[in-house]
Amino acid sequence: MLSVSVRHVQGAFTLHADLQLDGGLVALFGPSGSGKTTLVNILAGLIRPSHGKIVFAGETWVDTDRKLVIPPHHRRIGYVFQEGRLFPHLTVRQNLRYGEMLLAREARRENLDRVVEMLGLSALLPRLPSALSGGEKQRVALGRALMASPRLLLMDEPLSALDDALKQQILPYIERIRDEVGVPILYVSHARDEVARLATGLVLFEAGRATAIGAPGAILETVARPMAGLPAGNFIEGVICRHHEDDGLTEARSPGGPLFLRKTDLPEGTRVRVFVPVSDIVVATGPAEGLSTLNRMQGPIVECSEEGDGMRLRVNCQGQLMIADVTRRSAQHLGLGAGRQVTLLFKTVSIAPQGVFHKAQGES
Ligand SMILES: Nc1ncnc2c1ncn2[C@@H]1O[C@H](COP(=O)(O)OP(=O)(O)OP(=O)(O)O)[C@@H](O)[C@H]1O
Repeated sequence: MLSVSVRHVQGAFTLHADLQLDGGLVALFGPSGSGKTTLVNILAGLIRPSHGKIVFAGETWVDTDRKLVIPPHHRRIGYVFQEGRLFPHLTVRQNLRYGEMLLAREARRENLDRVVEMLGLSALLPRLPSALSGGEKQRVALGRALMASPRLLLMDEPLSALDDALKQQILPYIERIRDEVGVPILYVSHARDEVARLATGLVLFEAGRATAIGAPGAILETVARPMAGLPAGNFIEGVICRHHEDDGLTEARSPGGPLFLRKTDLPEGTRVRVFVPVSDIVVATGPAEGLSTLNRMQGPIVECSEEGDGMRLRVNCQGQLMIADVTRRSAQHLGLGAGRQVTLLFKTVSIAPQGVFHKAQGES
């Protein structure tokens, strides 16, 4: 659907982007300065790449060899920025209408009532942006982008200016857009939890290059290298199978064995992805008896490598790849190395409630 092959030089930085993306919500994920915004601006037509070609749904947007560049308004892209950038003198209703005003009538596919309902905007319609909270402004910005009936939605860190509580309120709206609107979304973020929750596909960007493309769980799991400000951690896939009302636990089935979470409201059968920080995992080589930790996964170490002052283990727990860190002393004392069978233990409370994510529809 979207095929990108561009080089772009800006100052000392060079972007090399070679990507093929299909539908769903694809996260462009990576540290600050890796080139995510530059790529999005190239797609939006705000930056003309030094060299290359971009084709969307069979239509060539850029071909520098042929000196062809389609202007932004002919690409039919919705763009949501970090801060809403609403028109301050227009009401919410007028801001939303603005999105479609620029479109020829026959190109209008979106309907104001649907967008207002989907994003919970009805009470806000008569207000000016100055009377909206940061989260409300972002919801209106999402609505305005949708009202332009875009063929591609670009979202550049749309939640990064909001505090955690507001983020949690807006994430379900982005999930609805992803699941109900059917427009491909390219979503820039360096927030791991956001990406894990929203993305159906992921492109890892580092120093101007895509270094991994694929399923978010697998990439996030294996991106254990310390990246600017990101904790290393494990994403475990599971399905909610039981609520233990008596002791306040929810149980999920995962490839590595049962997973105990703090009680959630998620119905049985819900597919979840759970985040467990590497720093919260204890490694045992023998029977681990008399411990309070409920979560245990077993398997052989497949790789043991130096990581900072310590050692990083990759363990294959019945197909669930898990990463754990130990000190060199422990590694030596326990004789840890490839092939050694170990048990990984982590407490239910290591899985923060905000670390339990629904999986996207259609995500494998
Ligand atoms: N106009 C410019 N001229 C020269 N260098 C630039 C220009 N704009 C951005 N850069 C540099 O290009 C690199 C990529 O920037 P970009 O904004 O694309 O990164 P990013 O991954 O989106 O970062 P962040 O997550 O912090 O927004 C950075 O090193 C930045 O300093």
